[in-house]
Amino acid sequence: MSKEVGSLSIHSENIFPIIKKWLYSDHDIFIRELISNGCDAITKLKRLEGMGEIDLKGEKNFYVKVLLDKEKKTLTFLDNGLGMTQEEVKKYINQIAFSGAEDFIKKYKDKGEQDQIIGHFGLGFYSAFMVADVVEINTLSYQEGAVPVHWRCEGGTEFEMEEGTKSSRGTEIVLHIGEEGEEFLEEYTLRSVIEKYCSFMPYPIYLEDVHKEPEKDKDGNIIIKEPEALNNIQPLYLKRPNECTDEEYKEFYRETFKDFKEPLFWIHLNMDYPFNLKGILYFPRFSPVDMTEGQIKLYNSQVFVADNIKEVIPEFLLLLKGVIDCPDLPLNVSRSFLQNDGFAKKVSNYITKKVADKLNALYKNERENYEKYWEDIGHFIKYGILKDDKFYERIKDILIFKTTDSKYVTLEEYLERQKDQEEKNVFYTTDQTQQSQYIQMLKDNGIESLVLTHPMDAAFISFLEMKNNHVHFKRVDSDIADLLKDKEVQENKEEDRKIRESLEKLFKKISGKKDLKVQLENLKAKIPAMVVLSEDNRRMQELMERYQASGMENMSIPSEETLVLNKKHSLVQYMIAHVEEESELMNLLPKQIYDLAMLSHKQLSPEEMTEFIQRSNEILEKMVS
Ligand SMILES: Nc1ncnc2c1ncn2[C@@H]1O[C@H](COP(=O)(O)OP(=O)(O)OP(=O)(O)O)[C@@H](O)[C@H]1O
Repeated sequence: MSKEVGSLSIHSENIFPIIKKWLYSDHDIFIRELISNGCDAITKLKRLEGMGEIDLKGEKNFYVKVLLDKEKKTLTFLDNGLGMTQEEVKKYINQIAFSGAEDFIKKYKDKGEQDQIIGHFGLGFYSAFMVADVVEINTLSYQEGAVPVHWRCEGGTEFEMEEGTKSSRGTEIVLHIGEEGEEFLEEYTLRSVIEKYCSFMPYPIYLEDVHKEPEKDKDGNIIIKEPEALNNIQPLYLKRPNECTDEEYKEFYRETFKDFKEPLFWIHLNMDYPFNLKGILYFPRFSPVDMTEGQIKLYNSQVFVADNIKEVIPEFLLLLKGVIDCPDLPLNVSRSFLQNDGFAKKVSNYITKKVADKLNALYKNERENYEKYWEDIGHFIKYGILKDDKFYERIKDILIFKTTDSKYVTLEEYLERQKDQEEKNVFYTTDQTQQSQYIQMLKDNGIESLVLTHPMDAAFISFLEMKNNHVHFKRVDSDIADLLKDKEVQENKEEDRKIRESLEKLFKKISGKKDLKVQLENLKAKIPAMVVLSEDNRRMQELMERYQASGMENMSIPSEETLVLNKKHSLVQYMIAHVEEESELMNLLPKQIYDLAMLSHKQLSPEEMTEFIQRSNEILEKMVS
């Protein structure tokens, strides 16, 4: 066979249904496409005036109107932009995927700015057929002596075009809504879709129900109302940060997110080079009742693209609320495309850097406020650290931890006292009430504990240990006996060994735990006993519990529990003296000591608690009798 070279041909009858059905995943997008075509038409007209090609004679009232006619089942998109000549309809509408916007930009590229024009692919208009059986265009170009054009298409590959009747400049697209689009004949639905996609578009957008009875006053006179635009044509993020007041930022937040709790603070993003990006990111107040996710709305030249696009906005920032407008991103955002897109990654890195910069500035210049915000932003920062190593590197020095005295310290500040030691211990509590005894004992020894009660803290601690391998986090009830030892008391190792063995036998029997270890120490604390755990073993157990909760098979790990008895305490001394004895007191005392030690360590089971209360009453009765 001889070699052949040629161009591929497209069979329009087959490709058209594909465009209609699968071009966009959401049907409501036709509203965005037609309104943004209207806005583009106005922008182009103004641009032509700016370039001295036409004179609009001071005309200022530009708009896009959406007219709803339920009786005729039509939706009309009307604009007073530049309109189209017959030639232009032929070129831009009849040729699918030929964009007049691209053509316009190319034609005038040396004469002015290129941004602001939204259209790109030359496909958006055809999204009308996702909901309409028939689409008509009535248009009149701005050009001198232009003839109005009427165009009609029934959704196949045939169209009709003739001279029209439109007498004012601009374009009217009439959609005869079919069965698939009936929901869009409801004013409420239309309004919410326009608000979703078009709330920051650059020209006023009006919605009118042509059959709506006008409002009348009590004398039956029609109340004339100024039509109200559904959009904000000058969203705050477009202004320069130094021109915005705090009140304006708060109001923009309330209006955009319908959240009436004030945000904590915000970051105004404003970048022109190497890419164009504007936006505002708000740090919302954290409410444990209202755990709703944040919301980051992505726009392209003031046209809404989608919420929470993970490829552009780092996942951990999705806990924030904000608006980001990036005209350089393609409007038809396909996520799989963005995933591998270097540009999307650059945008994402820039946003992460800006957030880290803001947090660093707050820490340096307003530490008091930063500490105040920590309750609200701490979980977000921890999540960010776990998700993004670069973010960790940027903010590792400004991570703060709440102490049991409600103060805040950095890891460096906490470890300051241990600076000469090779191994550094960070004590923390996961439950300030339950673990209060341990916290107090450490405090009596001059050791402060950090409060780490969030479910995410387990992972956070492990992460910090991995990054700082000389630092070890230890829960307050971990093996702390060494720290609390009274080193001044002389020890008799051999004698202690024997006593310890007999006490261990006794407590193993009482607790029913054959793995229980007993340690005999001279403690500085005024308690008879405490239970301590191996930190690693406890973490392992908790990990297994989490695995099991997520449906994995049972892999229980035996607990490494140690009962530390304080040799200096009179009750322990009594037990030591009577350990071999079978008396009423020796039946009650060790059990009570064991339960009390357990009680300040964790909750007793219902049976253990019942037994403990009964025994306590018995002891009290004995004291009285
Ligand atoms: N309301 C309008 N007024 C004037 N020209 C219009 C209007 N609507 C569409 N056009 C012309 O038809 C062209 C094709 O429109 P279409 O919506 O299909 O594509 P686009 O806007 O260029 O790109 P995209 O597919 O990204 O929306 C436009 O570029 C424009 O030249």
